[in-house]
Amino acid sequence: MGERQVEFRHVSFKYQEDMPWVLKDVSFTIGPDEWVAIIGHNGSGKSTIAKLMNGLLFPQEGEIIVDGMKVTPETVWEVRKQVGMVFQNPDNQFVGTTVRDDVAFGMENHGMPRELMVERIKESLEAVRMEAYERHEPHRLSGGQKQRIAIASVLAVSPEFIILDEATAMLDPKGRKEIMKTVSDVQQERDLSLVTITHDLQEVTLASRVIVMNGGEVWMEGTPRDVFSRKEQLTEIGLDTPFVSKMADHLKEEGLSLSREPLNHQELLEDLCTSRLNM
Ligand SMILES: Nc1ncnc2c1ncn2[C@@H]1O[C@H](COP(=O)(O)OP(=O)(O)OP(=O)(O)O)[C@@H](O)[C@H]1O
Repeated sequence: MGERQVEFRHVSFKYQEDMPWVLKDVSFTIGPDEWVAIIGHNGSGKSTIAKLMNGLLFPQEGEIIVDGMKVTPETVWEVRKQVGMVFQNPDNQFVGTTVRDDVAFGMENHGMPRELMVERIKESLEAVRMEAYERHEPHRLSGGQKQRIAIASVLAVSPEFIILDEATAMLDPKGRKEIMKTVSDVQQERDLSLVTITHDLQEVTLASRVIVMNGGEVWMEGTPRDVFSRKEQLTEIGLDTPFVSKMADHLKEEGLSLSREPLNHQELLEDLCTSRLNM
């Protein structure tokens, strides 16, 4: 087993021979315990990256390496043990008639022994705080609860990487916040690497690194603070910045000096208090 990382090496991909490239010479690495957000306008290739990472698609050029293993049709089952995926619409990911069956499904596919499955069902439902719902029918749950179960099903297989592809897009603001809190707790407790594909800028600020896609290419890479401080460049490709970041710009135009690009209200408030004290 190689180093714990996912690596895209000069990956180019198109869906059909006679269609244009959807990804062009994409290279990046996701290391252990990292939280990487992938952003970009519609059609920039984000979901395609997720599918390539998990072996749902294979590139025509370049290679994808997961834990030292090249992703090919032969290694795909091994790869999927390490790279779990949660999609946007929870209703499309349920297969079992009860929550318990559903969480067990991925493990059955990987041929796990029964005792281990029982243990993992319990642990992963506890991790997403859904242990009371083990015997419930998945389709009767709320959107946020369904996504928790989808996350539990992925956790049960004990992957090293979890990709959330617009996993909070169908939830209301409260549901989104709860899911992101669950995900962030799970990431810290289990030393996982996370890849979140999202249009929600608040979610992006939680990541340790951001990859900005544009027209199938990696256009920018950096910490959320780096990326959001380059507003003009982001606007050029039609991307927005968080509200608090825009507010900071207005304040600067009014003559206030701020020490850094704020990522949330708390940071902006702290900076404002300090600059007031220094006035
Ligand atoms: N199954 C498919 N067959 C053909 N073309 C596809 C297929 N899936 C996606 N595409 C095309 O590939 C390009 C990239 O799509 P992708 O879904 O990766 O973008 P995205 O950045 O995730 O977009 P969004 O933010 O809208 O989800 C788009 O032009 C899209 O139309």
